[in-house]
Amino acid sequence: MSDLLAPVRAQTRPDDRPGESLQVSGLAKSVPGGRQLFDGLSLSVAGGEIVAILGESGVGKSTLLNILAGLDEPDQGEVRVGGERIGPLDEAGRTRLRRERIGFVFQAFHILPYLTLGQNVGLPLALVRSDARAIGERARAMLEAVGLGGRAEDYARDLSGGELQRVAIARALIHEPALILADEPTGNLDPDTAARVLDLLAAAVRRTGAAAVIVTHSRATARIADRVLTLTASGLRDDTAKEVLADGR
Ligand SMILES: Nc1ncnc2c1ncn2[C@@H]1O[C@H](COP(=O)(O)OP(=O)(O)OP(=O)(O)O)[C@@H](O)[C@H]1O
Repeated sequence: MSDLLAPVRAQTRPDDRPGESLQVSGLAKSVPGGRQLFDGLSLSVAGGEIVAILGESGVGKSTLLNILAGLDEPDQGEVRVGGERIGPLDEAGRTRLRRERIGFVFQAFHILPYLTLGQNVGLPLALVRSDARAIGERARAMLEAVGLGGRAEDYARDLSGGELQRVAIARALIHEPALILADEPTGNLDPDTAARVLDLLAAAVRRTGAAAVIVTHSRATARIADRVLTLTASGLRDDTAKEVLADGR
């Protein structure tokens, strides 16, 4: 699989990857009603690094992920993706930044059922480039990399949950984003499929040099992370050592 990703890697923008692919500083957010979800939250994630964020339901994990994607506005603080500040960008600028620099693996997949797998995976590139033949080739290589080689012409509506999740990972990585944002990437998958999908995600992240932030309730997901952080009412706590001990790593 790694060899199949190599041609994709060769077409990335070499000047585009500063040491820290995600930098968050001094983030504050409260929800309507006044409850403060976080205040003074800072986080840096380097290219090729996977950070898992755990935390109780309602603590603000999805809100944080939405702020990192420029889909929600913090009350204070700054987010940089691939060195670019989200704050000053208008909607068009944020859309461009998401298309160019961020890959999403969200719970509902957002895989379009009436497009083929090749069209689904190629979509992030088709939004910013027009060479359909090259996009098709890269989409096929990405599908092969996630174990769906030869399926580019199949329709997404016919896939199982695990297959859809693999398509979502291929699509998230095809444009070599600086940042991967994943929300429960193994939600609804059986343990074996979940383990395979996670290993695939981890290998692809390392190979492409993206920074990855994975929000999850699952300790199995945290297993592939370099750092395990828990979001609490008083901020992000580094639980990596605890998770490593619990896992016997
Ligand atoms: N637009 C909004 N208006 C009011 N409250 C909101 C809004 N958005 C989020 N919240 C509240 O903010 C809190 C954090 O929500 P969020 O979805 O970020 O939590 P979470 O940690 O991702 O939870 P879960 O693990 O259950 O998905 C919740 O209490 C939620 O009800």
